[in-house]
Amino acid sequence: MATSSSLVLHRCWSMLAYRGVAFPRRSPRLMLNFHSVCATLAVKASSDRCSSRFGTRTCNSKPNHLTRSCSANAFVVVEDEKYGNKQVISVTPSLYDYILANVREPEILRQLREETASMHGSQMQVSPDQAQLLAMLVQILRAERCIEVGVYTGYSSLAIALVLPESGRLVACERDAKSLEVAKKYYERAGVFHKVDVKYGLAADALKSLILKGEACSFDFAFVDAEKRMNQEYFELLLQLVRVGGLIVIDNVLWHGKVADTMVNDVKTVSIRNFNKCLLEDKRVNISMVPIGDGMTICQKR
Ligand SMILES: C[S@@+](CC[C@H](N)C(=O)[O-])C[C@H]1O[C@@H](n2cnc3c(N)ncnc32)[C@H](O)[C@@H]1O
Repeated sequence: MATSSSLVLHRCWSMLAYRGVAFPRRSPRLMLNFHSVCATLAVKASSDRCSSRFGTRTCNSKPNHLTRSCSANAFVVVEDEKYGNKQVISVTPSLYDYILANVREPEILRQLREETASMHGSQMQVSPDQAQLLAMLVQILRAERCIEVGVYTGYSSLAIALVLPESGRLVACERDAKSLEVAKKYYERAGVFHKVDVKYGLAADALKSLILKGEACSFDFAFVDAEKRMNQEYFELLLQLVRVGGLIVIDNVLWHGKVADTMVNDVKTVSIRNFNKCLLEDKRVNISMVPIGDGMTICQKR
């Protein structure tokens, strides 16, 4: 109950912020009165037409003391006793703009992102802040051998290939030829094609074939971003391929927040929720679920 009430709170607050309702800075006292404030704001949300979706909200309609000129500082105050008054940040559109403005995105990745934006499925691409984190993990590990499951047009794989040493190798698995063509074009343009071993076809087959070729325990890093219902199978295969201390990073573990909504029980959501539970209980790995992009879990093989 505690978790679901704070999630409702989070969602309600974020939704109102997204819809252009301006908020005062939240204090614990304000949050105690959240339900009455929320009701007030809900009325505002349905009746106001606000001039800007991002940044400071200035509403066109008659201002009141709650909505006059407040930035959308959205925080979640979770249950005091359970979480020790911890304020957990909620990413509003303006805050996300700020995060992106603080990402060092290489020019070639920016070009690829822009080209992909007009393509079918562009929302599948990892965000620049996620790609930066993946690249940093690869660098921290001093990884030489990496695997990606689910390349699409190559944004995350290019981010990884760019930071690999010249001797490094990235096995890039993708079943869609059309998007793979874009990825290859950018590997070429970025001068990293020699580091990428493209496996066109079903990812599970490519991973099994690496194991059969005796490449078990030889990879430092793997990123999983393909068919979500296959996550458990990819994970088991990658656990064989990655060395002790190596990382397996799984994308979309929060699935647009649906994993935490008990009312949502479609096949994909249930499968991701079950997989998250399995990871939590899996003693073969250390884990950290990171709320970046659509949520990524970083697993380290013990
Ligand atoms: C979410 S997208 C990957 C996005 C990519 N990581 C990026 O940042 O641009 C998922 C990709 O996985 C591919 N895919 C899905 N199932 C697959 C499978 N069984 N084998 C290989 N690729 C698969 C899809 O064709 C799609 O291009």
